[in-house]
Amino acid sequence: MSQDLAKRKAAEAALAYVQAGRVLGVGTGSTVNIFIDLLAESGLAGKIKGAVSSSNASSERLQKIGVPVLDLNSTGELSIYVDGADESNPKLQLIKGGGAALTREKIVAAASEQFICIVDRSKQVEVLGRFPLPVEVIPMAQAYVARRIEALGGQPKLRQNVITDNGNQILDVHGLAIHDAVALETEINLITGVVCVGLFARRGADVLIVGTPEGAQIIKP
Ligand SMILES: O=C[C@H](O)[C@H](O)[C@H](O)COP(=O)(O)O
Repeated sequence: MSQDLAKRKAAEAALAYVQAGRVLGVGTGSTVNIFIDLLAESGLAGKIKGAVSSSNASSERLQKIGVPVLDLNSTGELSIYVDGADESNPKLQLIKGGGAALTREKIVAAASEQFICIVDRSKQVEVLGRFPLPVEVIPMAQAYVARRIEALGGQPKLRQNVITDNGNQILDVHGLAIHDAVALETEINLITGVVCVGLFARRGADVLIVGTPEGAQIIKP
């Protein structure tokens, strides 16, 4: 399928940023799964010191290819973090969390010098919000947070049958056209009971790699 090929082209281009002997930040999702497979195929898996992962699923996949999964508390700052996204705008601000890993993703991104984001063209938008914005919430606060988000103009829907790796729930917020992503990120983060919002606006991607079936385009803010 051409979307899978586009994801592969983006993931392949990200290999150029991986440094031997260093600890790599690794995100979550179908595009990152291809990137992890390519780490094995390229031999880089055996050359890096290890990885800090943003989800149990990615940790398992990394361990299967022999990459030691390390605790972020023991590694210090990471040089690069490779992850996908659900949407990117021209400022390289992102919506993430379609795979429910947003909180750990934000932590690993924050602790990394460079966030390399790998996407196919379908993720590029002018205005964020077509993809429902994920918000991780403490379960007992879910209804309260939903009311506060409705007051901001969004339509939150509880993601069914999903518990995050942190034991929390996800509200997917529909109906937003996010023109000021930094302001909305701050506003939602301030609602009591919110663990994390999947808007990566203050800290977006440092490099966006957009894969197409023909190759990859590197975009910087
Ligand atoms: O929680 C999941 C992550 O934010 C993913 O990076 C995002 O959902 C993109 O995933 P995919 O590469 O499968 O489209």
